Amino acid sequence: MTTIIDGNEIADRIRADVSDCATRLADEGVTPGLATVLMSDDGASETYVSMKQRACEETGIEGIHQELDPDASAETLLQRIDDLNDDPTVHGILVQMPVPDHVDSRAVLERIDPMKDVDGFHPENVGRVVAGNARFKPCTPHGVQKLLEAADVDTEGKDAVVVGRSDIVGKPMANLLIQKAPGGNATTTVCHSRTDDLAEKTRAADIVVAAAGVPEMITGDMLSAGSTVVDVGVNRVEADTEKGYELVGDVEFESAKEKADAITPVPGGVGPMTIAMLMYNTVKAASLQSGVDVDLP
Ligand SMILES: Nc1nc2c(c(=O)[nH]1)N[C@@H](CN(C=O)c1ccc(C(=O)N[C@@H](CCC(=O)O)C(=O)O)cc1)CN2
Repeated sequence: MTTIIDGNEIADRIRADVSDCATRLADEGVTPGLATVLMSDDGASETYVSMKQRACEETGIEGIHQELDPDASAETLLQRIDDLNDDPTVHGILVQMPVPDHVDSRAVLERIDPMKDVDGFHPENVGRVVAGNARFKPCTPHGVQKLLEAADVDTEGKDAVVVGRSDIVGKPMANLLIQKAPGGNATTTVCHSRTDDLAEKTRAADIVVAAAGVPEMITGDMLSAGSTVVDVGVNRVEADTEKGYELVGDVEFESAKEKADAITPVPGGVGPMTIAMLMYNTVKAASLQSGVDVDLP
């Protein structure tokens, strides 16, 4: 029987623990604060930011949401980040990605105070993950680690294939999987758009993490029997539904579940974990900045 890994349930448990930690901080006079900044009119980005703000409310985090006109200058965004860096009630800052083309995303990420960088995208925090001394693990890959742990999938000594090399998921995911630490110790291959014979690589894997942003590109015949499949893709594809689209992952679920021992669905798999780990990082940021230890799980 294939296990369908329920991301909503695992994320709820993590959020309950994080909420307890937020309460402990509040008892010490520290209310964790998260600022989300949206400079886009993309529907999916708007959805994600409002999900993040709703999660703040439910977790005991003070959410501050700021929107900038997508045509505003890059300098306007950088100035906004400076203001949030200087605001002591804001412990975490998140600029929703992607930003418009005329804005240099690297400059944006480098402008965020590394102590408030709850996405874990600042080069200092990326470097710390690579060095095995993470301050903030990026939310999606950290969520994948937590999913695997909750589903009793041991990564140690396993062959893992990460499909996709994005800064948000693919690269940090591979970095976490190779760490000499729990949730790591996997022999890890990163595949991407120039990989020759992708199916040969995925078929040799015990764990496949699909994060290429291409709808249903991983099919059952590309997997080995008994593997674990983690689908990071959340793609909106046109469909005859009320919203005009449906969500599909990077994995063709029906054929993949015939082969896999365990698989995450879309929606309800990795997505909710991304939000839960953002709450986790925000509480961690508030704890680090205030010096109040809350013993996050
Ligand atoms: N600054 C950041 N920008 C982006 C990140 C990020 O981690 N930080 N990741 C992605 C998108 N993302 C978070 O922002 C994200 C994507 C999907 C979900 C999610 O819960 N999806 C649900 C379905 C939601 C829907 O109805 O559309 C699911 O999979 O069940 C959460 C967060 C890019 N940008």
